[in-house]
Amino acid sequence: MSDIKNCWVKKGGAFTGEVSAEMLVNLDIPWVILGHSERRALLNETNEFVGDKVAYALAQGLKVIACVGETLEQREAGSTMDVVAAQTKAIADRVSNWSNVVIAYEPVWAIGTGKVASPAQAQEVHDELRKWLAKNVSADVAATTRIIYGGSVNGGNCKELGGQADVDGFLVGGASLKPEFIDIIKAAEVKKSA
Ligand SMILES: O=C(CO)COP(=O)(O)O
Repeated sequence: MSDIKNCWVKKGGAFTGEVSAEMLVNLDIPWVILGHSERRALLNETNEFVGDKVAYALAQGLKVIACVGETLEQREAGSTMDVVAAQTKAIADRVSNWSNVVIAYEPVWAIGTGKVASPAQAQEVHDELRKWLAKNVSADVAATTRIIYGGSVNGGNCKELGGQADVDGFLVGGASLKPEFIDIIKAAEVKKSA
């Protein structure tokens, strides 16, 4: 196994049912996904709590895919960038070394719905996120941090999405269980080898 979808915010202990970062390290699982929209929405994980989790997991030596993204309501209200900036800021406030962080932009309305963001919509947010990092963290972190896209990525839409300047890869759910996953991996690797 190469990743898991959550881990606890601090040292393992009497938190029955939670998976600690230490457990993942012991099991040689290198990656953890934190801040997935389902955990934010269903388990009331706040931006600050997610930021704490990211910092703790990194401190234990894990690599983190940190998810950010707006709901449909927030997009329609024009607050997409405010939402993802606030989510990213809570991480930036707690993390000084970004070398083991990947940001996953996952519009909530695109996750598991079949309604993928258009390449232009994805590129716009990725570009804004990179600018946010340049302004609020550093030019180096902005240039080197991978910003990947997630939400209804499939074999048919991966090429165009992956061709966007600031889309550095994908976080794939449903399609990762299908043969088309090979095409998605190939589309994500084009830039790596370029
Ligand atoms: O975030 C995701 C899975 O947790 C993305 O899922 P889908 O690719 O199925 O939309």
